[in-house]
Amino acid sequence: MPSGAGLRGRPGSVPPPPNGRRDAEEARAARIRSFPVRHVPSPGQPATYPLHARVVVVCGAGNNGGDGFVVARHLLARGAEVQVFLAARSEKVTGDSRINHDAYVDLGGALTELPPGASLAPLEVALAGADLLVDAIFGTGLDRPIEGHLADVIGVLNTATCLCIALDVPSGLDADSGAPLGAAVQADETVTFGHLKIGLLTPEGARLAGNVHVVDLGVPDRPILAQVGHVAEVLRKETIGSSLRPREASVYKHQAGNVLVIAGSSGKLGAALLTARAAMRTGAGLVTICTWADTARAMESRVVELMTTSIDPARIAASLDGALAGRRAVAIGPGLGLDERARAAVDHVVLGWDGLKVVDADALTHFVGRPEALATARGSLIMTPHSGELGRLLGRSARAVEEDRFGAVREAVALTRAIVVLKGARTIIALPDGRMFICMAGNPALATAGSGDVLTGMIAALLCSMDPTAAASAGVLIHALAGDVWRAQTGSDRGLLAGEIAELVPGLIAALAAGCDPLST
Ligand SMILES: NC(=O)C1=CN([C@@H]2O[C@H](COP(=O)(O)OP(=O)(O)OC[C@H]3O[C@@H](n4cnc5c(N)ncnc54)[C@H](O)[C@@H]3O)[C@@H](O)[C@H]2O)[C@H](O)CC1
Ligand SMILES: [K+]
Repeated sequence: MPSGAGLRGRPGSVPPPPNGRRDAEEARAARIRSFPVRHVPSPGQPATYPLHARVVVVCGAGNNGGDGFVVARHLLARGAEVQVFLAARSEKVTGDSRINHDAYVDLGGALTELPPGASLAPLEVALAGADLLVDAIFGTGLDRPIEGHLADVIGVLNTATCLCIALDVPSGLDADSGAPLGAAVQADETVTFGHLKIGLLTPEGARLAGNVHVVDLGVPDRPILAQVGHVAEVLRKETIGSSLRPREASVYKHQAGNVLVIAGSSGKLGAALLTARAAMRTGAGLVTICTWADTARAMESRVVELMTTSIDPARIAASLDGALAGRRAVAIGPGLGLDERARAAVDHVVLGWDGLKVVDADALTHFVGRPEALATARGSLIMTPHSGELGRLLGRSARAVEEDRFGAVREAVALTRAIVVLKGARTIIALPDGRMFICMAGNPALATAGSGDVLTGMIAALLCSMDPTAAASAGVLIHALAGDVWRAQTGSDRGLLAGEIAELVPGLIAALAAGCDPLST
């Protein structure tokens, strides 16, 4: 078997790779179009079609490389012209990877070793004539920055002009944090195994991965989820739709959910009204705004379907207990205020009431400096911070949260034992049992004042008919889809008013419950 060592050039003889970045989207689209696949098998159809393509597979010495040998063997068996380059010596390949290495070689597959110091010229020559490059150097086992020989190999891969498909994760991308560790492959497509790796979803990870396809390996969920912290499940319309049960014809308003919205203060009526109206639009049968007496009076002229009740500042606990009686779910925080009376109200409800609560905005801010107190709360908590609020709770900047959203949300769950919904582009829902969900829907139109208040009201209403995980998931996805529907209707990703998000909710619920895709109906 020709060995890369025989072609040893002067180390470093490979011209320094360009900045390792591929050109823009249109070049990627051209590469995808140019790949000579005769046809794509329909689901379930055995992919036995001939594949007359020139394929270069670059393998590492670990199991990601083992997957590369599997791909090489199958493509070879289907008539493709395959060359495998191993970025190590064969004796370094062990275990299952060795089995697949040997199976490929036994099938007569071309294998060139590229151990440290070997010239990369053969790889460059192969890539110059390739239709497809498969990146199988590193997957989830990457545990330190890539440098030296392997960085040079990746540099050469990034000069390829053919379609590049990464196995599991682009080599060089940290599957957990989504940060590139040293050199990283810029892929056009990534086929990830078993579960969506959260590192593929950060802005940098998404850029390096290109289009991501999750392939089920048929491996049971739990062991995988237990093994690695870097998996997240994408919120799916089908799953959410199945959780939106149709209503009984005989339902009456109390059965449809009784929500208390503890929110609003002087100058911040809108937050309370947006939250409460969103709860109504999401299907709650009765919604009451519980706020300060002066605020309740100011609201009188602005509420029709909503009821109001006021908190007596001299008897905060007693007046709240009266308002809480018989409620199915509570939303607390939007516009409530940051003064002592608000803090007393927040502590009494968030920590002391044993029902279902959505804790947002000012109610979260009252726990800055003492987030661990939330772990002592009675009942069930869903926190809905944006990155600034989460940063303040964790004692860091919003920027630091944005740089490691998954890490921050996992830390917040560990600290508070609550369900944490970290809002923003690609909202994350993290659960105390370790599971994480991510919402891939939504767009910048949702970055509008009051958008978070609406989400809070939606989740509170959904808590009246489903468990907290389902309510948080459904609220987040429906809220995001409202933004996408609005953008599809207007062609714009700006100008959406928070109240308009709530107006879209009933139609979205109906479409999802009927198993329809709201964006295609
Ligand atoms: N986990 C599963 O259930 C499955 C995983 N599959 C594939 O296996 C890889 C993960 O394989 P692993 O051997 O753990 O690691 P890698 O192949 O990603 O890396 C190989 C090896 O490299 C060493 N290493 C780490 N960082 C560096 C570095 N910067 N420089 C040099 N060497 C480095 C480290 O020792 C790694 O072990 C996964 O992605 C899947 O592709 C299967 O698909 C089946 C299910
Ligand atoms: K890879």
